[in-house]
Amino acid sequence: MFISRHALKRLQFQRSALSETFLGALSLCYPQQAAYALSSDSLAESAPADSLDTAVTEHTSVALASPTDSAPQALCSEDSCAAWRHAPGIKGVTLAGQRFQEELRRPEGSSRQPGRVQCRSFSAQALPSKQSDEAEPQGFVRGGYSVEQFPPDKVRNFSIIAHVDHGKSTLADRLLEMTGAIPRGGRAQYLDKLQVERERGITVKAQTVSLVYSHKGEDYLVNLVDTPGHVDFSYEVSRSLAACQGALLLVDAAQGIQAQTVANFYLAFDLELSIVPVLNKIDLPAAEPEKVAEQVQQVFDIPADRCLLTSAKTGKGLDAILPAIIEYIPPPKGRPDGLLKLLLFDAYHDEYRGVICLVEVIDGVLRKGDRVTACSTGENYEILEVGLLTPDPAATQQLRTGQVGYVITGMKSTRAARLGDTWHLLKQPVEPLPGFKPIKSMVFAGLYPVSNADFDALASAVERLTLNDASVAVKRENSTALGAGFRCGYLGLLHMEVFHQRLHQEYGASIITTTPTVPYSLKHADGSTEEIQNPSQFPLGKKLAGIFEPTVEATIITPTPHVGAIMQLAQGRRGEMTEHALLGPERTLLKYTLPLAELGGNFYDSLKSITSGYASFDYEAGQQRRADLVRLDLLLNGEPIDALARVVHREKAQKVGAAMCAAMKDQLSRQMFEVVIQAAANGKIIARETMKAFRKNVLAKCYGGDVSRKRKLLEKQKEGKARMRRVGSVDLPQAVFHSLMRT
Ligand SMILES: Nc1nc2c(ncn2[C@@H]2O[C@H](COP(=O)(O)OP(=O)(O)OP(=O)(O)O)[C@@H](O)[C@H]2O)c(=O)[nH]1
Repeated sequence: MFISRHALKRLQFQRSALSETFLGALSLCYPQQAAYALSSDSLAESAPADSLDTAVTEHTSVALASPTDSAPQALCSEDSCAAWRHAPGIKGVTLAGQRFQEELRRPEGSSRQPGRVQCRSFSAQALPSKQSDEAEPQGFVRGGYSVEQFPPDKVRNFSIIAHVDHGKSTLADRLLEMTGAIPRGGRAQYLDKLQVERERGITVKAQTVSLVYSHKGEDYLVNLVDTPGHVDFSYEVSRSLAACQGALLLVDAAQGIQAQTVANFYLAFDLELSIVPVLNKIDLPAAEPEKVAEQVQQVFDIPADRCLLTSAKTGKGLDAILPAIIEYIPPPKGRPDGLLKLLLFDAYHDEYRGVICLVEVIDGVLRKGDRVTACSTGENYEILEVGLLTPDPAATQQLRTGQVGYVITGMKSTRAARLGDTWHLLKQPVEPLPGFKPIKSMVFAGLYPVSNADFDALASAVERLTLNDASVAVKRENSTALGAGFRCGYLGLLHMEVFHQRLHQEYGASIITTTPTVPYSLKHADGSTEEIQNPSQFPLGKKLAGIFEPTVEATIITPTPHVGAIMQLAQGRRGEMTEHALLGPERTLLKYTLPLAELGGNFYDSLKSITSGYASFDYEAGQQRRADLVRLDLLLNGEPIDALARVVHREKAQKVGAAMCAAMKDQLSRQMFEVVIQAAANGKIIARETMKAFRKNVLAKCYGGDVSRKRKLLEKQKEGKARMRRVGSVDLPQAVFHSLMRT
């Protein structure tokens, strides 16, 4: 087959632009590589007919390729890039679009004569012919590939795991660029799509992308999952790892092993994944790769010489990563001829396409049009679309054993997608996979609209956002002070903040949130137990057989000189040390059992400040522990504000109560009557502040005259009042809730 007529026409049309200047520019970019261009004179006889057949589309304004043996690259315009990206033999696509298009725009006559350059095949192999009658014009198949070309031994599924900020997303960018999935030099942290991720520079949601990589003349379908680093999102990590056979364990070569490096290593280790250690950021002056490699050997028992050394920033050492993935990470083990068995490991909601489920085909083949059953719910679904994320969705007709991709089923809500579930073909049951641990909310907080009139808008925003973040537990609740709202359960404080920020940014919601609390377990005198998620449910004046609070098993890794200060901090937070180990001569690992409630407030900030930012911290849920706790209420003129109630340790009640009274006094504008602010522990007053009466006369500055101006000022005051919350006779501004949350 020859190049399409349409493409030919375009190439002829553009031939005058293929100037020497352009080729000169190209050879400047790639001095070691010979550049070959298609010029109309040589096109017919020397166009690499077979190899261009599928790769060239009508968008093609591509002019040249550089066929060196080591890393053939295609240079192309933006339009055609996607088409070239997956052409076999092309190990990288360089988006030279900018420069290329500039050259094309050069006015006639201003450039030198077109160069006569012979066209050569840039591909060592011919494009594979399509092996089924599927005919998707786009995405994965457009690159000339079909999923059928990748039996399990040509598939690799891996995750990138690391401590926060060690460079996962940057490394993922580089791998995507190297395999042509995204253009070079594009947006940084390509897979971090949410605004909140970009603003905070953190990954919140794991992202999956399928790449094609040629190794020793063979094409592999490589599926990469970029995972979040922060402890609150470790559920995302463990879930993503379930769809992988290996992991790149990334360690910052300047910072060394940190708490989440350890935690994430064990998540991968427990799942028996093959681990490829990578020491990143070797370009930093403070990098000490040899030392960190020794740490890796000491802590994880991985030989130091197995560590790859890279800089995701400069590109150094990156060439070794994909070959290591192919060689060290085993292919998926499923049975291609077995009954269909799918692992559902993630799901998100797309505004236009509904729920998109991410799956790994464990056994068998999933085809478009199949009817499947979800083991946990017994619900049946029809597979309306199936495909790979490349990173944009590219529909295929099927997904085969070991492949990771997406399916669309017409499912209405992500809540119906039970993550960890097994799916099978209708009436062809299989043994279900073990599934994931259920998500457990670690902290709860009230969520209210600033104005009662906005409740419906907030309800709709919460509903839509939880479609994409099903790990938030939501329940309706009413507060005397704040009216109708919700009690939400989150995986941690950062998760809570991210949810609030997304509500505001993505849905424009104005909210008031209450102090976060952990779930307490009450044991009643009759032996029954009750979990409370709201301190105002804490019974007053009732004898309890016991109060239990959740704890965490915390890991802290710190430079050894800071150990004393950390021990003091942990003791002040009711922590009990469970392990103290040296990690080499300079660093120490400490393990503590800490009450989860004590991680609120400023624990993390205190840890950072006493160690000048050098300590890292991670935790996992621990056991419930008996504790001497009291309910602390804040009262205004004798009336408790339910939204500000909290549960604290008896020994701390006095200090916290006094701080809350002082903060309230600070925030409250003076009223026209005296206001008494009190804190009460289990109903007994323990702290008090008094605010003298004051009358704010908004008309004071309005000398004489105009009635309409006076009215305007009064209107404004009224508006301001609408934004306040009335408790008894006192108006509370929104800021009170925010500042007391931090006390
Ligand atoms: N000097 C240097 N900086 C790097 C390198 N790799 C990443 N960075 C920088 O390190 C910072 C964190 O990189 P990210 O890729 O966002 O790290 P991450 O691990 O994905 O972060 P989380 O998703 O929040 O866990 C960014 O400012 C990067 O530009 C590197 O090799 N060298």
